Amino acid sequence: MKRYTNATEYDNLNPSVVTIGTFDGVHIGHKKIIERLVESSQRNGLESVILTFFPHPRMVLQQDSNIKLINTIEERVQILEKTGLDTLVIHPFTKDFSRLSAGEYVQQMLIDALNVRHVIIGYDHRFGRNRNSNITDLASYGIQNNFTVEEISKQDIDDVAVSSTKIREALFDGDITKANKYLGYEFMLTGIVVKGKELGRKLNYPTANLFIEEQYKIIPKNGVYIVKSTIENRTYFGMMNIGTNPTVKGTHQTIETHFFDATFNLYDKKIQIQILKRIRDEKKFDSVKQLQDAMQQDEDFSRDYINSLV
Ligand SMILES: Cc1cc2nc3c(=O)[nH]c(=O)nc-3n(C[C@H](O)[C@H](O)[C@H](O)COP(=O)(O)O)c2cc1C
Ligand SMILES: Nc1ncnc2c1ncn2[C@@H]1O[C@H](COP(=O)(O)OP(=O)(O)O)[C@@H](O)[C@H]1O
Repeated sequence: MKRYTNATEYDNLNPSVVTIGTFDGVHIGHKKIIERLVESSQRNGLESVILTFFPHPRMVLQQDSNIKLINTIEERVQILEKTGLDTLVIHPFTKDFSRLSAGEYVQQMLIDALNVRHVIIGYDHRFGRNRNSNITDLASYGIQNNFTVEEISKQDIDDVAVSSTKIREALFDGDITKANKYLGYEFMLTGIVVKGKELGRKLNYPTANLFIEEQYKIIPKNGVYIVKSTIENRTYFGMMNIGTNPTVKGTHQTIETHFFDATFNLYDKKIQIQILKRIRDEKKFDSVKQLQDAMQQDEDFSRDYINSLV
């Protein structure tokens, strides 16, 4: 998959079939649309292109909006890599860009930059300044400019929107099983391992503390989860706590994972953790001993679950 951070980087000698959207989560509904794009590209000898914008338009146009996304941009790229898509364009969304008229947008982006021959787009897609134009307008531009427009039905678009909303809600509820079912893969967190209170090792459970730079990334509900991670080509299972560590009077939310049967130095390493299952809520225990006992129980529960997977 080729990846460009500006539509003008695309080699416009290659005619394309384009779909436009955020594709946050790249879930099972999105995958169907991408399959359609890839099929159309193969049938018609066109380059398959997803045009997406970053930052998310709502981050730019409503700066107070505390929008949360299922994937970081990097995670989205990683998942799209596996779909058979030829080209991903992540075009910068700025205030100036948002002021382009519909005609300017179609000319500059679709025609000049992407040499578009076919657009696959949701029935309710809007574009241009103030989102003034719709799919009928796009089809008229197409007649004048030698491209065709294919509508994705209301049903298909509703399915996609419902899935994204359900996934976000499930994550906020800690319902990882449901989120993973809609995603079609395991929800992941990606970040850098940073220093914590250096207490974990004293509890006999060293925990790698994950720092996630992207403020817009959804963090699932506080609690304890079974996880896995591939670190230097080996898969480790573990248990993760997302929370404020009330037992040891923590002050802020941390994301900490103890990996089973592993000893390594992860400080400053970038890791990606897949979340498999929720175990319980985070609790305030009366003593550190009680916390340790709870962690032992979490470990037993996790190991049983992991053994049941194979
Ligand atoms: C599986 C697991 C479950 C945990 N459950 C709780 C909990 O219920 N309540 C709590 O206060 N802390 C919980 N913790 C966090 C501990 O309080 C402790 O702060 C942490 O493991 C060590 O922190 P450090 O890495 O900053 O040294 C849990 C940690 C893990 C790995
Ligand atoms: N099995 C393991 N799981 C997680 N981290 C481990 C493990 N073994 C060693 N470590 C290392 O120990 C560190 C965590 O130790 P800990 O005492 O909890 O300190 P901190 O409070 O800085 O996280 C991790 O960042 C990692 O580098």
